[in-house]
Amino acid sequence: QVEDKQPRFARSVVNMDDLLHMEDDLLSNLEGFTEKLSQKAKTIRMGIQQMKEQLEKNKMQKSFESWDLLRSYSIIRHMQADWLMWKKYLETPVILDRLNYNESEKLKMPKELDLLDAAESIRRMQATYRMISNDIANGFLYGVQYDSTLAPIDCLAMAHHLMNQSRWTIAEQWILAGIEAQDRKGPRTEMMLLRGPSKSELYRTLGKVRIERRNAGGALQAFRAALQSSPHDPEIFQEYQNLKRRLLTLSSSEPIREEPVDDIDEMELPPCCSGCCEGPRKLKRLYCVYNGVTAPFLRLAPIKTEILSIDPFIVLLHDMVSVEEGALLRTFSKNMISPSETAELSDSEEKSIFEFEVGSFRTSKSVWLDNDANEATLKLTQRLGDATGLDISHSEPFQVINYGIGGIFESHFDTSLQDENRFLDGYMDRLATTLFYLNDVPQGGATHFPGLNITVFPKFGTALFWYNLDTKGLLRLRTMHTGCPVIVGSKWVVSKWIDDKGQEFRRPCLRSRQDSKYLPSIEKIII
Ligand SMILES: O=C(O)CCC(=O)C(=O)O
Ligand SMILES: [Fe+2]
Repeated sequence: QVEDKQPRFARSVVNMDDLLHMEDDLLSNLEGFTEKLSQKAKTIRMGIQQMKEQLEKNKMQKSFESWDLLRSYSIIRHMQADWLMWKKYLETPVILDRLNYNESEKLKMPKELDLLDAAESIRRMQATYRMISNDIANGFLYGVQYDSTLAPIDCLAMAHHLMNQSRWTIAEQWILAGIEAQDRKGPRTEMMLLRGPSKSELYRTLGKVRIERRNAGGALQAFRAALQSSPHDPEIFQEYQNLKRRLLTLSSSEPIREEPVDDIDEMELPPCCSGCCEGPRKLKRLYCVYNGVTAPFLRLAPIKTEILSIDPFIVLLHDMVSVEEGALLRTFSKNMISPSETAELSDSEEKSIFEFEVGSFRTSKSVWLDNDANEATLKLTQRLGDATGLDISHSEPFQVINYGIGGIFESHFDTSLQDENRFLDGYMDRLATTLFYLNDVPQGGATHFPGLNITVFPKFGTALFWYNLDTKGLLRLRTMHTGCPVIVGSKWVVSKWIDDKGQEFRRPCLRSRQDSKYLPSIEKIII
């Protein structure tokens, strides 16, 4: 519950400005602190100077016999009182105004949970696009070189995150990337020395991971390297000795602890998010039509419609959002957006009850907007009704969604009912889904249908529309889809789910798909 109230910085880009402002603020505060420190050092230096001069003067006196009373009095007074004063002055700390954050500021800082979110995002992105840790650390992301890199400390933090999940293989890759990053970075700055990691810390962690991987020789080698850079560290020495002793008893047949499978193996994140997979794609050719038939207005302004699949029916509707509408939707939502929740079916004997929670299934931020929330939602409602021939008054509100870097929506169906309950009274489900893309994503972030091998990369103003239910009103399993990890930039989407109830005359059940040309709704564009 407490976690739900957190800003969850890694789950969107909308709070990144807040972080930068906070950092700015903290730095000015720290700067103020260093000024006070220098002022204090200056005062001390001046004191030293004066006392030295006085000392020299006193030393110049030929003999103590000739000292006058005043001189000896002032020396005694000085040494009795002034040094007490100095002691007090030196012991009084220079106060740093706000680094002992007060409670409200503490709430605003990223938490361990945020770091965990960010590390999980990288892990999933890496697994989905099969990236190598060292490439990521070097800013080489899926074939494109960027000018940002990860520091050794960032790599080590990734490794620790993976070690906590017993993902030893990939953890080792990250430690090696950290070692390489450290070798690459010329002379070490004070800052690096202060926060680490030291070379020995990196090698020691490498040793530990290699033990878990039952790579005894590799582990010994790593500990030796750790000892070489910190020869006097008793802990490392002890660990090295323990390992040597253990090697005598460690048989190679000792089972390796199993590592958790990657999400991609379970299709939570399919391996074809890159859009480069070979696979069964029924519609090889591109079909484009000008839809001028689902609303009278379209005779004047037909909608460019690209058919991606006929069964299930999936189309791309072009030029559905103007630049002004896109900007309005984004700015309107920015301040209201909060971590997205997904409905989890809770076990109740009586009835299925959905509970909403922020999980790792969907890492984005979102907000619901009614059809009449603003000029843009009004226009989109009208245009979507025209483009699909469906009755948009029977639909859920719009949902504006922003995915940050690494943001995902694991493979899922948008529907919630079992097929046997579809036609019961009082039950309703999502007949169709529309995703309006509000920006081009520089890399990654596709909407992918694993069962169809269709990958749609976000393009500003385009809307992806599909029917979840077929013309008999049953769920099409191949409408399962995924929001793939964003590699670079962020992804803005507006979704609109259209109800099955209320469309009975627009999209009635059909005996055969051939009859779809008689439908008043969008499937009639199939010739
Ligand atoms: O963001 C995407 O590409 C998918 C979004 C989605 O599946 C949904 O909102 O239901
Ligand atoms: Fe979905």
